[in-house]
Amino acid sequence: MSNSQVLVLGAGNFGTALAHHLAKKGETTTLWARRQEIANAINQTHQNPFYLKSVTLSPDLKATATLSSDLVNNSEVIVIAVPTQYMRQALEPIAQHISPNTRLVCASKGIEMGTLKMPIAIVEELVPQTSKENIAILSGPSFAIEVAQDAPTAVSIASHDEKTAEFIQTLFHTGAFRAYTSNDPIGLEVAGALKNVIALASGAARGMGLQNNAWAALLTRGLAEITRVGMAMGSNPITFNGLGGVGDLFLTCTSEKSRNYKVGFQIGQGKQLADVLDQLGSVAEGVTTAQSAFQLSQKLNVDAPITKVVYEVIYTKKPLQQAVADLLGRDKKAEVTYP
Ligand SMILES: NC(=O)C1=CN([C@@H]2O[C@H](COP(=O)(O)OP(=O)(O)OC[C@H]3O[C@@H](n4cnc5c(N)ncnc54)[C@H](O)[C@@H]3O)[C@@H](O)[C@H]2O)C=CC1
Ligand SMILES: O=C(CO)COP(=O)(O)O
Repeated sequence: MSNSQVLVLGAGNFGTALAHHLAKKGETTTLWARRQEIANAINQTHQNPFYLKSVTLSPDLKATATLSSDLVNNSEVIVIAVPTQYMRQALEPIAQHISPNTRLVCASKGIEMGTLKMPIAIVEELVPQTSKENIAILSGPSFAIEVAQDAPTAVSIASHDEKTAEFIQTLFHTGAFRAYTSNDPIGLEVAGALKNVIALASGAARGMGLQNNAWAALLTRGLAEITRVGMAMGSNPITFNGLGGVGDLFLTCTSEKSRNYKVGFQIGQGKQLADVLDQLGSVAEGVTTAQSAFQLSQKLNVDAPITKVVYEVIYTKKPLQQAVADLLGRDKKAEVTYP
């Protein structure tokens, strides 16, 4: 396949990186930016003035702040790369213009507050003319800056439909960007959303000076609870051993490039969340997802103790030392508590 008409929604770090990647690869790509000044700057200087500022973007990448019905309707693929809490706001005005033949790729990683919906469910609600076979998830360990720099990266592309997964795989796949297919989109989105919450805990653990044993335990038990939530939603447990599971969990929980890790680290050092978020200048999805994920685990009746304490630290101001004591003081367990 070559030269698809692709529309990427969201000119933040990830949308910009993916759009640049596709344009460089020869796909006809338009990046939608909420702010006119971002669209203008990309078109005129090939730079995004707010995100990935060090990257010179492909001169073939076009940006727009206006989504005409024709542009939306003629797009063969629409990639959604706005933070989950803004997906609804971004999709609502254009939903009616999306062709049932268009394939929709969700690259956002989170759970909507209130509805507890993940990206696929939001798309299904807002774009009912799109069949579930035309929806895919792109997830995995992929910091936007590294994608934009063409640094070796591997991701997973999941869809209920094999042909869609393969189509999107081919769309993104390059020598430096390996895309694998998967038939477990729900598992992939559970993994992507929940790892951000564990990354907050991981950062906090390091920020408060917990040592290596605790860190490894936190990540491993984090993966166990992500897997439990995923399985309760019908996902394949093997998905959580893959790029979108352990791969992204490892990346996000151990790198200072991760915004969720960074936010957690500073909370661990005793800083106030509001101040940390003010200075971040970017989205840390785990903060909102902590609440949704906690509520989702309760709704599914799944034990998710790390998610619970992250929620309590952020939303009920539980002291960190108490959160650690709560985790350590839980009943003895069998290591594997899912079937
Ligand atoms: N940055 C990364 O390395 C990666 C990000 N992701 C996911 O991609 C999604 C987007 O993240 P980033 O591009 O990193 O975000 P960002 O923090 O870089 O950019 C903010 C984005 O939010 C949008 N936004 C801000 N306020 C808004 C509002 N009121 N209404 C509508 N849109 C608004 C902006 O237009 C912009 O697209 C998230 O779900 C994130 O988890 C996934 C993989 C990698
Ligand atoms: O999801 C990511 C990389 O795969 C980005 O993580 P952060 O949002 O924590 O920066």
